[in-house]
Amino acid sequence: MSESALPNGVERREIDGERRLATRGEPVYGEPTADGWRAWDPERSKLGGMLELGFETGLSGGETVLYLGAASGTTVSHVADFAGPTYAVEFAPRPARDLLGAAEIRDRLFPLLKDARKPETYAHVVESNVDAIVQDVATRGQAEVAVRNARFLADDGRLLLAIKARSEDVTADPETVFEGALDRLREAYEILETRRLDRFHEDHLGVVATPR
Ligand SMILES: C[S@@+](CC[C@H](N)C(=O)[O-])C[C@H]1O[C@@H](n2cnc3c(N)ncnc32)[C@H](O)[C@@H]1O
Repeated sequence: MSESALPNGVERREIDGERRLATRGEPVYGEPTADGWRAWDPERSKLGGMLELGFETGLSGGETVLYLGAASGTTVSHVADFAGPTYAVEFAPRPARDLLGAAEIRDRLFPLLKDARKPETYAHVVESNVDAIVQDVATRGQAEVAVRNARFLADDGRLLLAIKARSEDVTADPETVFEGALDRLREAYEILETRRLDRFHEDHLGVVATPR
């Protein structure tokens, strides 16, 4: 992929003898570092995989982000390294404990122990017109979660979504699952780009979309 597709604050750096995607910040999950840069492993991050595959994410650095499905903070910590205010929604208390640790050393990362299916429970905290929603919830109803949260996104904002086929239906053909999810998404979004993430994440679809 071309360097120009990477947001400001995300670079390819020589770390442990390899050119690796990296952001500048304190390490969070034992990732290798060099000269203040921390490796961003696309095999551990859907968004990292999307950047590695050259998706047109629309991210340029410094934007306001709503991140749904933050888990223990692996990906969202990288996002908060290069973005502006980053709201991180996670509903499971255990990973959220680690997320709090990642947020302690990042003043632009705001963890929210909330259910992403109920955006009304955090609408009073998250500012409106965010530039990007990044979503990786890996549970049934992934498109529905994205549709419900579209209310936060600016008219020209971007949804950067990973859909895990097996979370919707373990037995169905992934392509059929993806088509169904995209149909639901189209009720609120225009789909700009889709590509399988299989090089890094089996049976996942990466989606870039913008509000309709
Ligand atoms: C695949 S993991 C996310 C990994 C993370 N995005 C990363 O790359 O660092 C999915 C996470 O979404 C969370 N999740 C699933 N459904 C959710 C919901 N409705 N609201 C908030 N979090 C949810 C799960 O608890 C889990 O931690």
